[in-house]
Amino acid sequence: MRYAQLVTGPAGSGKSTYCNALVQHGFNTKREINIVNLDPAAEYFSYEPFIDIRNLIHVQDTMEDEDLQFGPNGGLLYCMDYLIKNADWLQGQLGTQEDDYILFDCPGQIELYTHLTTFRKLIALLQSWNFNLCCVYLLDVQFMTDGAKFVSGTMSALSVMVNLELPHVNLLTKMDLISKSTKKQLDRFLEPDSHALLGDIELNHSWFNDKYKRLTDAIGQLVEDHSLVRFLPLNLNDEENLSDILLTIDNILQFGEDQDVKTKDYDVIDEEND
Ligand SMILES: Nc1nc2c(ncn2[C@@H]2O[C@H](COP(=O)(O)OP(=O)(O)OP(=O)(O)O)[C@@H](O)[C@H]2O)c(=O)[nH]1
Ligand SMILES: [Mg+2]
Repeated sequence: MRYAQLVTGPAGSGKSTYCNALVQHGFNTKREINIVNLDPAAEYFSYEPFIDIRNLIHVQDTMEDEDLQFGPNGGLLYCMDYLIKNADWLQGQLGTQEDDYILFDCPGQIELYTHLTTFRKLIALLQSWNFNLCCVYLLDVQFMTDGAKFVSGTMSALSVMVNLELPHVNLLTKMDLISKSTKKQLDRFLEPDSHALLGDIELNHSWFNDKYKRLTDAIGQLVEDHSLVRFLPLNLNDEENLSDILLTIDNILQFGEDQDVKTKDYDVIDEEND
């Protein structure tokens, strides 16, 4: 088995920064984690990608090509389809190393995750190459700081979950940028089974016209009643926080469980021999 996180989220939500931080954390804890850059428009990296889609195709190629003449967004979608059509390239680059742990640093065009099929195809390919996958969806906490925004961010996470059908973890990034009082308010939203979210919409958004308010209430209630979406705060300056998040994702990926199973087998044999 091999293991991978698909690091997704809107433009600028902190995907590449998170990937880099995990690799550094891996370095500190003697654990090898590699990054695959899947963003054909990336220009600058704070990390050295293990594999880089830009060696296959660069978004600039699709914009300058006389026949294609794409703009940046159409060009990106073309590049992702090109990657799927040339999956052999990616398969060759990934090799067949057992127990590899990979972060796929994905592009920030949200439509790739919410309704297009390109990523579903990529996921099916990776699974056929023996990857256990987890989707990690990053959202900038600054867009989650009041009830209405929180519901909207929650819906975006939900639509990615429904479209990709993968085990899923939501992370709130840039926690260091919000004030203490905002953080307090956020804590109320993050607490399971609290009705803070609904209360907040009631109090602060009386200007909402009735119909929208009822809709937002209903969505908030649905998400809360069914525990559909949870967010974990990500704090890059806190090694313990990174370690907790990595452990949560490892458990979802069943990373390390094979080793446990092997040890358990030995235990059973030992007991039988006793
Ligand atoms: N203060 C702070 N800044 C952050 C954090 N994470 C990311 N940033 C900054 O936010 C900006 C965008 O971060 P990236 O990691 O490039 O975001 P991305 O999701 O990879 O962006 P795209 O690939 O363009 O979609 C950069 O200037 C980062 O330095 C964080 O936790 N705290
Ligand atoms: Mg990036």
